[in-house]
Amino acid sequence: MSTTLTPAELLVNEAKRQASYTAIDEHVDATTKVIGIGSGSTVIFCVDRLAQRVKRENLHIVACIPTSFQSKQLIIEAGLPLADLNQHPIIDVAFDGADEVDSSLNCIKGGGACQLQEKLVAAAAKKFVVVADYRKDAEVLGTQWKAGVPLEVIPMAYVPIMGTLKALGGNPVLRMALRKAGPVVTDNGNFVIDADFGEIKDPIALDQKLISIPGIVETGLFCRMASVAYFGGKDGTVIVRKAPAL
Ligand SMILES: O=C(CO)[C@H](O)[C@H](O)COP(=O)(O)O
Repeated sequence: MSTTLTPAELLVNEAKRQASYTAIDEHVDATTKVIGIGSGSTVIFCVDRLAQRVKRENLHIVACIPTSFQSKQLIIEAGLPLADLNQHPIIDVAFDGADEVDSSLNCIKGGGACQLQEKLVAAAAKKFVVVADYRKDAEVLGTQWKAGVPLEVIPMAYVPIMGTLKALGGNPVLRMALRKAGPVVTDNGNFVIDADFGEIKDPIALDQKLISIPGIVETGLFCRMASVAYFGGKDGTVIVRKAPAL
């Protein structure tokens, strides 16, 4: 089925492409061997660019480590070498999209329900590079992305977890599948709760509270993980933000 994109969607797509191509060009060279591949629509352009560069420059990438079913398919379709984290526990550089990025490069991720594997890959990477369009660039988390923090949870405990989240001041919603009579089930067989906490001024503190709730397997708050973020603009420019020195 072919879909025609609106002018606004084309603009966003081009911003994603510009950010991804710039990030790949600045962080992949002949010394890069193991690459983490995130999930979502922006990362498609990273894989595109990587495949072009491998072909053109004969780069010898040893392994691409996926973060989801989708990114596994992308790696296979691009003819890149697929491997897993247990074969390559240290990743040279990982590229991933984000739903929102704050001024310190803390991110909300998991719009595609892949945050658990995405965080494992990001944590194993020497450098975690975020690629996004202009809509994701925020001063404070929770100001642009209104869908809440995605939380991967153990199915048998989603009701008590939602109770605990409410007691913490959140507004939790069990994520439902679009074309299935039931909840979204992650690549790891879990459910996703999107918990809205409004503006998140201290994402590190919130992340610590959330991850200590029994049954929450992983949160979509990626704090102090990104080294650099690339934001594609409406005008073809790319804004590069580096993580603050700690
Ligand atoms: O975290 C993610 C998936 O779990 C994605 O990286 C995030 O949702 C951004 O996606 P997109 O590039 O399509 O905007």
